[in-house]
Amino acid sequence: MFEVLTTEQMYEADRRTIEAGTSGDVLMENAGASVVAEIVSRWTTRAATVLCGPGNNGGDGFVIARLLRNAGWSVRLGLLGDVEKLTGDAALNAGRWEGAVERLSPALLVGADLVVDCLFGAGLARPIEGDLASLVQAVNDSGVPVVAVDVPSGVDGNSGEVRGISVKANVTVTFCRPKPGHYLLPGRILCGQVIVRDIGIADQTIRDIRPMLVCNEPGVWRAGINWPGVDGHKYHRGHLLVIGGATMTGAGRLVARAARRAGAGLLTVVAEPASLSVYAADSPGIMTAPIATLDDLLKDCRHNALVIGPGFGVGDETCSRIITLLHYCRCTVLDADALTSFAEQPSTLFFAIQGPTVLTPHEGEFARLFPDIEGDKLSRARAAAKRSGATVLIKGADTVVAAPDGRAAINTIDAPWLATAGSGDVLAGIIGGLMAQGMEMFDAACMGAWLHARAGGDIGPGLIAEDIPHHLPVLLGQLWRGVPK
Ligand SMILES: NC(=O)C1=CN([C@@H]2O[C@H](COP(=O)(O)OP(=O)(O)OC[C@H]3O[C@@H](n4cnc5c(N)ncnc54)[C@H](OP(=O)(O)O)[C@@H]3O)[C@@H](O)[C@H]2O)[C@@H](O)CC1
Ligand SMILES: Nc1ncnc2c1ncn2[C@@H]1O[C@H](COP(=O)(O)OP(=O)(O)O)[C@@H](O)[C@H]1O
Ligand SMILES: [K+]
Repeated sequence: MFEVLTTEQMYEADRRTIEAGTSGDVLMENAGASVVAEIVSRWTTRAATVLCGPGNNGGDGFVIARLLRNAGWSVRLGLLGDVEKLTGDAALNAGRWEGAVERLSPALLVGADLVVDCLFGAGLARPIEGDLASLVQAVNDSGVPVVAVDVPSGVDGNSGEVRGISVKANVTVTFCRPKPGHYLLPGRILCGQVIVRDIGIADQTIRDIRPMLVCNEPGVWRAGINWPGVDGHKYHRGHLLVIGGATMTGAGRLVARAARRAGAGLLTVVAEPASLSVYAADSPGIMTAPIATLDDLLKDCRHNALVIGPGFGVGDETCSRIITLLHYCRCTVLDADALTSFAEQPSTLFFAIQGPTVLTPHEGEFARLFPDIEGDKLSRARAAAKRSGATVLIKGADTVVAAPDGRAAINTIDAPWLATAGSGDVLAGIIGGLMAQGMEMFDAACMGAWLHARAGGDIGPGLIAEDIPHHLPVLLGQLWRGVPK
């Protein structure tokens, strides 16, 4: 149940289900009933206004209005357009609604204790403008709680972008599987709490559609974790090289701590001789080596993974160092300065990427490396992965991971506490530590992003970057014991 469906895939799932014998009427009834179940589990009987659009999202609204009224609620319903123009299941349910059908206007909000937003769902085709935009603004200004059906009207289900204006919901009830717009900003915030309800579409139908996008949850990558065997030794868990900066040593130290906590068997910080004592003093469990020996270290295939970038410094020297490193095709994480250094010559970097490589840009670094790639975060991550041949993780509240083969995952955990200096260095270290243990690059990037976000959520207010590695044993222990699913 980790799949995320595009709106086109959702229509396809509906179509296949109807073709297999479940009528659209039943699906719409189930959809409406599931929204009502969520409403009555949160609010006692009161006055609701249901705002209906001209398509099937509006059709859901007619079901919801009827079921709420049957449950004793006082319900007003407003419709965009003429009831005679409704078609299909929406028309059928309009016929079953025994109350008045009012014209859409802000007057519908007077006396309402709850607004149910059924204006547009998957079928949003253009920006919301004019009187309709004023109505949406009035809903948002009213202070009345809003339950959005499928998506808040105005949010594009595929991209999370707002077309014109959007309803801001407290709760969004969607059907079968979530859509990208529920997790990508700004849709993620406009949805409020996202609830996904089954409406009778079989899991096999979804598998047959083969969605390439998932919520970043343990079930996605759990099977790819290489737990140490009873008879294992440290070399079975990989030897990670962290290429540390000469002066900004804090970043490299955070990478090293995180990678060791993530399970790397051995870890060597490779840096200028003058800074090695700083790295060595940070943790007795790390090793250090002068950067002049890096080539020799890489000739030993036991040094199987690398992290470079955090605190390393931007410039041509960094570029040539990285091009040389990539030649060895080790598992590699490129972050921060390693990405910015290639702003003038990104194709040189992409050409050099041959082995398993993860790029972890924040939005600024992404724009430097992929200045011509535009659009929503998911599409950009996919395009960047395809172009670079690397797994691309774009950081932020809606972190997305994309593999060159088109697989992608979106983080669903809210963890604003992670917005603190050094937290990105920790993420690079976790991913490097997981890759050192032989985890496949996409799985490692996803697991790293999940551990990072989960740690952020668990630690909460007061979090500093150093706390994240410290919390990893708790989370890894839970995963090892099989929870959470
Ligand atoms: N069996 C199923 O399929 C199930 C589907 N279900 C539900 O159906 C929903 C999808 O329904 P849908 O395809 O009818 O699209 P919907 O979101 O109602 O909008 C289309 C209408 O809006 C109009 N319109 C668009 N943008 C506009 C704008 N900016 N400003 C003004 N008008 C605009 C557009 O007009 P047009 O572009 O044709 O002029 C068209 O009339 C889905 O989200 C879920 O809730 C559930 O019941 C489960 C079973
Ligand atoms: N609002 C937020 N919600 C969740 N995670 C966030 C938020 N803001 C930032 N982060 C996370 O914090 C980390 C910051 O990384 P980065 O920008 O590279 O900072 P630094 O270079 O200081 O380590 C990223 O993993 C990012 O996803
Ligand atoms: K809606």
